[in-house]
Amino acid sequence: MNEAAPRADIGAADAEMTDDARIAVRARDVNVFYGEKQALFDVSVDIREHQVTSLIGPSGCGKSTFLRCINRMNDVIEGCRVEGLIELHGEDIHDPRMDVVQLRARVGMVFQKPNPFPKSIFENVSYGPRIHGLTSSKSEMRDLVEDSLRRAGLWNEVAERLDEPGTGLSGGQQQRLCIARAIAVRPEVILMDEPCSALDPIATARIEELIDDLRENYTIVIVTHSMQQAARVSQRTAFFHLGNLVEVGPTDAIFTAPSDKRTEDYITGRFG
Ligand SMILES: Nc1ncnc2c1ncn2[C@@H]1O[C@H](COP(=O)(O)OP(=O)(O)OP(=O)(O)O)[C@@H](O)[C@H]1O
Repeated sequence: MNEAAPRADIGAADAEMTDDARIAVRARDVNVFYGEKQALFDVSVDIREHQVTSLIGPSGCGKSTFLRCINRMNDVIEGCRVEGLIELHGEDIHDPRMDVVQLRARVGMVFQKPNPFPKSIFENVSYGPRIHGLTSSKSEMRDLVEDSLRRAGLWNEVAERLDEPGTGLSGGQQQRLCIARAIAVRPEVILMDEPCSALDPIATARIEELIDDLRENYTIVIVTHSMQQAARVSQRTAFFHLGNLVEVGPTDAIFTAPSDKRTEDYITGRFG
């Protein structure tokens, strides 16, 4: 499906598109290949600012591959080739002038398994701002670390132990630390690849609440295997199948009145 196509092709689910909805990420005709094998086919989608967009679909349909296109993480996979246009707030991310290190600060990523550095809690958060030169004094850095940990809903739990290793935190706390680390470099977009799959239900609920809070300041794209989670956290949902983006629209419309039979089969549990 193609969001650049006439509205009739977009489907009823996307008919509420307003002219003033700002687009954070615009993808057009994105094709991705791993060697000879094509993993994504002509994916076109607009990711709206300050909304949470869920990517759902059966295993192997290309959700993570698409997510990695947005901050060019596929560049680091040998044999992976990405074609098509991806813009971040109107800038072509494949433009030769685009600094990839800068791009990955603007488009942060949180992975399935929390992956704090083997360093202190403080250093986990301060590392990014330090290498990007975002602060000019120790006290500014302390403020930035505190602000990032507050935004990630972790400050109260770690304020007294900033020098302790990040790896000593619980899984859910580690994941919030990774979110604080992403936030610290002032991203525009945060990509989350199944961020709760290694967490228990309480830690999961915490992260889901956090995702909702973060939406005020950031645009979030999340890959999830859980349709319940997509329904809880996202305003928009994109359904992928066999490397195609089948449809995208408001989450409630995708789950209650999908326009494509494949989406309906998936959400009713007929496959996947
Ligand atoms: N590094 C890689 N090398 C070769 N093929 C890959 C690589 N990563 C993904 N693929 C293939 O690309 C296709 C899409 O995979 P991808 O991981 O994007 O799907 P997914 O929808 O995120 O799956 P899952 O839900 O299982 O995580 C699959 O056929 C997969 O085998």
